[in-house]
Amino acid sequence: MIDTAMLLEARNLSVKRGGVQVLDVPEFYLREREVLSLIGPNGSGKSTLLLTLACLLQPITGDVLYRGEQIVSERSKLLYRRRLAMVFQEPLLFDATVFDNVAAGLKIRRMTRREIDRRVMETLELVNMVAFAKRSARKLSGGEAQRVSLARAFAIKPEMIFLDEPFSALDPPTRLALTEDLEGILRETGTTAIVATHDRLEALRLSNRMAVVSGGKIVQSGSPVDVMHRPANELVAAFVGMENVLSAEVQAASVGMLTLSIGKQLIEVAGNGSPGEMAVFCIRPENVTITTDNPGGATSARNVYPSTITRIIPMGVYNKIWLDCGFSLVAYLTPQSVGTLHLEVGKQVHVSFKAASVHLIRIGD
Ligand SMILES: Nc1ncnc2c1ncn2[C@@H]1O[C@H](COP(=O)(O)OP(=O)(O)OP(=O)(O)O)[C@@H](O)[C@H]1O
Repeated sequence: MIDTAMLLEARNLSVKRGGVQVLDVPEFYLREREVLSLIGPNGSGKSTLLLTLACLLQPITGDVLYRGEQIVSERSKLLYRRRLAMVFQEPLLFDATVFDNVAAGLKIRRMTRREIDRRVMETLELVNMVAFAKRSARKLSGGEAQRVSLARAFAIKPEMIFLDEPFSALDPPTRLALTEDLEGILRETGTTAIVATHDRLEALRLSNRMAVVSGGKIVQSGSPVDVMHRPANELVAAFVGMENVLSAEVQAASVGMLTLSIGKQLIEVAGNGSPGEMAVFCIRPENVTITTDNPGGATSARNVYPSTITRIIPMGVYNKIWLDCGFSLVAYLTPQSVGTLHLEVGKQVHVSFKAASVHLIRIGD
């Protein structure tokens, strides 16, 4: 966890758009040098939260505080916005050279010509666009234009940068290259940032805290690893790629361990509960191991099941494999592993996973 000074806080934010309440955030905070990702499905309220935090959208109730000071007057809003840069999905460049686009924010700040020249070239270097300085911004590819947008944002040395789906219009390789470069720039400059994205891998790559937005609320906030592996509910689980979400009944409980029954199978998990209670649990597909022989004593995994492969779908870098273990389970394996193990539909295999890799979402309903 980052333990730096508090930069941005919001309380009791409630926002209506088109007469409908679309945001309800009782508490929000962002610490200095933190990179927070907002993830969530379309229409969940990520952009609305960013616009409200940028004081570009007026909430019906609630306050935004910057370094402990409430931003209320028009003057305080103006000063606040000057410290903030925003990048949107559309680069929004004007019809001028790349240099002039990056220089625009500096001219407003009345920097000298020499300072502007130095700052623009320095920033273009940061985004690998020095060679494009004299080119027309209107003739750039989508990826190049978004690099210029990033340069324009970073050129003013903002105290905070808000990025709203910055790379979602780009093709996958360009998107990956820009995500990697942005991660380097954020690290190098130490800029505090909020990135709204649908892409959990982008969020994982860029941020040190993740907030999941759903139905206008922040439903979970924590380290990316925590959110990915310990989702708070079924919706978050589905959104972070937790493909196996199952219901079972507690059969037995001992200190910190539960035995759950699902169909005729028993599953050992870490957790507390009482016999007869229902539990909803999940396992990430990458934590499911497939072997052709019974691993027996060769594995420390507590849960081992003879299973049948029911479906295999190639997904590029991995194959998605559906298994019938007495209950249905999905596993990810590399194409190489699928080849080495001669896996095919109908093949009998053994599936195993550790008690510690099972996450209980709910118990007791
Ligand atoms: N200008 C607007 N007028 C009325 N309603 C709006 C407006 N903009 C957004 N909304 C509504 O507010 C809700 C939240 O939208 P918002 O754009 O904040 O979500 P989002 O999570 O950023 O979605 P996306 O990922 O698709 O950009 C949605 O129900 C949307 O229809």
